[in-house]
Amino acid sequence: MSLNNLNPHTSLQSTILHISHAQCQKGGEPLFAPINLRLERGEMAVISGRNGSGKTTLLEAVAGLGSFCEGGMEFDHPDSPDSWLQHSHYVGHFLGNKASLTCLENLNFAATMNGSSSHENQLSAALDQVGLGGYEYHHAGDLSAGQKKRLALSRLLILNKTYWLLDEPFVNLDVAGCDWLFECISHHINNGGAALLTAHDNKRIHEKADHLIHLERP
Ligand SMILES: Nc1ncnc2c1ncn2[C@@H]1O[C@H](COP(=O)(O)OP(=O)(O)OP(=O)(O)O)[C@@H](O)[C@H]1O
Repeated sequence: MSLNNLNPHTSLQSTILHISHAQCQKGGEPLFAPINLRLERGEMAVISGRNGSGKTTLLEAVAGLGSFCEGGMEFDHPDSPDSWLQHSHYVGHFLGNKASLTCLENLNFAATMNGSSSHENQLSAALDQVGLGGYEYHHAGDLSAGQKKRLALSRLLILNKTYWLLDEPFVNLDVAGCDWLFECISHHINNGGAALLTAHDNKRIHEKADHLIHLERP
């Protein structure tokens, strides 16, 4: 898969995500000891921890799909401090693909919901980049698990968001897919993007990370 620059960052404004003394809970009990993170453009943070330690719960809270029981987060943007949701995109275990829509329709839907205009050739190029060239008119529900993951990840290429929030993004990808995704995230970081992701036992992504957050029992 080739890597074109489909995600240019035209704004060079500095933005910072601050997570301070943050904890999340399930069943009334905190899942992990308080965590702190200062993540800015050009950086990657990796969250690790045993199964059930709260990685997904934490990422959902950061994505605005859950909440913190203690502490919290702030988005420091020079112009629009309330714009976190405009500057971030989350790809979680539930991939957000619409099974009855084709791959192209899925991407067009995502672009439309985002308020961006994308031409079909841009959407096709994104599908091509993630290895779904030739699957433009296939229904998402008919894709394999790895292809569904690739379709979800292709949204990152068209939505032009600075902060990528990725829950186990390498899961279900084959070797070539993992290589592509590693290069894609590296490219994003090197071009002024930022990423917060969870990853089990992924040596090169841990080595690439600027911040490692290991969730410990409280
Ligand atoms: N509705 C719920 N009520 C009570 N506990 C819950 C609920 N939902 C999830 N949990 C628990 O919260 C904990 C954290 O789950 P979470 O999915 O965040 O962990 P994780 O670190 O992402 O795990 P994994 O590595 O297996 O993906 C788990 O122990 C889970 O059983």
